[in-house]
Amino acid sequence: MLKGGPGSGKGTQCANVVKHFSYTHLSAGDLLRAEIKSGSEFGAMIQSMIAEGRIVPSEITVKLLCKAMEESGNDKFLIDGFPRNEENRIVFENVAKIEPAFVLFFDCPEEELERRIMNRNQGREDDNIETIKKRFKVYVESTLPIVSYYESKGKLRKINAAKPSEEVFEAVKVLFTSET
Ligand SMILES: Nc1ncnc2c1ncn2[C@@H]1O[C@H](COP(=O)(O)OP(=O)(O)O)[C@@H](O)[C@H]1O
Ligand SMILES: O=c1ccn([C@@H]2O[C@H](COP(=O)(O)OP(=O)(O)O)[C@@H](O)[C@H]2O)c(=O)[nH]1
Ligand SMILES: [Mg+2]
Repeated sequence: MLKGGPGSGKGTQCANVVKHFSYTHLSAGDLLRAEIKSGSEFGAMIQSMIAEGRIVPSEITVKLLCKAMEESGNDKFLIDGFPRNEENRIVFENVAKIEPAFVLFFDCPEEELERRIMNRNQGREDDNIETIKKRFKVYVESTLPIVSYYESKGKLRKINAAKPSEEVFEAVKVLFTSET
């Protein structure tokens, strides 16, 4: 699993990892955005929650993740940007019946995250300054407690994500080489 604030480079580093190691990358945010595009009955609700930086109900995200895991044919996954809160974590563990082998935490100061998101240019509706502030608040209040949870279980591996992408990947590569 990969955790870190919005813009910390989770998606970027997952793309690097899949080139070197035999994992399937599953981004919860990408799966939710695909669900909106597919015209699903939950699309409008998911869209409005993302636009507000809120966390989509666990049942929806977990169902999408489990479906993607099944369809991948793989048994090794990089779960990017999930779980976002305690309820996400518990529902996932109960439904998928798996726990992460280890959790990468991308540590980066908020000013740098804000800069990166404002320059991301992926046309995302939630990459505007008002929604970014809301996402940071949700991150601190709901997601950081999960980071502490995995730390208490001895599963957290902290990465300094404030460095250039190539240097961050060097640290990520060392971890994947020793953990897998
Ligand atoms: N180490 C880095 N230094 C500078 N910019 C980066 C770095 N890693 C990623 N970026 C850029 O920052 C933005 C956010 O990265 P992304 O991988 O989408 O983060 P996340 O998935 O954690 O939100 C993207 O435009 C990406 O190209
Ligand atoms: O498990 C998840 C992952 C994402 N989101 C929603 O999708 C948005 C974008 O998530 P993503 O991981 O794509 O953002 P990133 O951290 O990459 O900027 C979040 O702000 C949430 O509104 C969610 O509700 N549950
Ligand atoms: Mg991302």
